[in-house]
Amino acid sequence: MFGFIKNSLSKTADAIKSVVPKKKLTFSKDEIEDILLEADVEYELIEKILNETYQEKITRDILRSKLLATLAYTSYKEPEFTAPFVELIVGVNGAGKTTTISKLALKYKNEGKKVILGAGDTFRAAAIEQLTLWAKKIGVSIVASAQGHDSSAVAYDTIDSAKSKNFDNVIIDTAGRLHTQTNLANELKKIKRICDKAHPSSPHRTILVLDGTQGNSAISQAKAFNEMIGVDGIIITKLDGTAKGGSVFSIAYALELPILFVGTGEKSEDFIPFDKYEFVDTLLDAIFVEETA
Ligand SMILES: Nc1nc2c(ncn2[C@@H]2O[C@H](COP(=O)(O)OP(=O)(O)OP(=O)(O)O)[C@@H](O)[C@H]2O)c(=O)[nH]1
Repeated sequence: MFGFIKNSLSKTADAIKSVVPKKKLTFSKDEIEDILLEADVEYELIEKILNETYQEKITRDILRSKLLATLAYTSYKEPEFTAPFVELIVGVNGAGKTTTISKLALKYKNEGKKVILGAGDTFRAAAIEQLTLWAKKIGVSIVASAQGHDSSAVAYDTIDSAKSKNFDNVIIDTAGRLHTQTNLANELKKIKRICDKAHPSSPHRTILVLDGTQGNSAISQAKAFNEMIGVDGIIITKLDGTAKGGSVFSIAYALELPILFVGTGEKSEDFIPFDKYEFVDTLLDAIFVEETA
């Protein structure tokens, strides 16, 4: 597990190396500012961290506690629910929603759960086809309609089917783009209402999928989705392909939302739960030398 986070942060660690050629025991505030900027932590958050730090020499322990504090919202508590557990997956096109749904589905399947997917991005034929292919590949059920059909109807049918066949998990894909932003907001809100109609109190979890390679520029997009329908947690994809690993701090801090999982590659297995301690310690390992007793 630790290796996965380490691998997915390797590009970020390389970027840090460019400003810290030699690891040390302590750093000045200016050095820490450069390091965090290089890792794509947002400037305001860096300023906040440094303004709250009174020591001139910053040790691993000091930075560790500051970074962990920015991830204070990362613990997620599953709500009480009656099966099936319904999840709505939202995010812009290309963020990696389809791949992420397959990863989540495989995780549940490997836990012995019965999983069904709903191909709710009816705006794009390719999205329906791609999700259908993934469902086949990992061996889970899917409800899919033709392009242009009502996405809420797909959500309803998926939940209905799950209830009648005693499925444990329902994962519903949604459109990342429609003709206008208002259309998208209305469609997502409608899907949410219909889920509740099909299975009261659902969706139990609305997850926003964010492309990790976008770094901090994903924040405004994430805020827009959160305002549109209310997000419960975030999955960050493609962390393996970016030097912007530090943006995870700014995203979690700006949105006050937990990071649930991270995508660490293109395969369905490349998916790990986000552990804030591992994440912070892996990043710190790239900066500080180990203290010898
Ligand atoms: N390296 C890497 N690539 C990923 C990860 N997640 C997704 N991808 C890739 O990102 C690209 C886009 O992902 P898709 O899941 O196909 O997303 P999409 O179909 O373009 O758009 P949506 O499904 O609407 O998000 C694909 O080439 C995926 O293989 C990840 O965690 N790491």
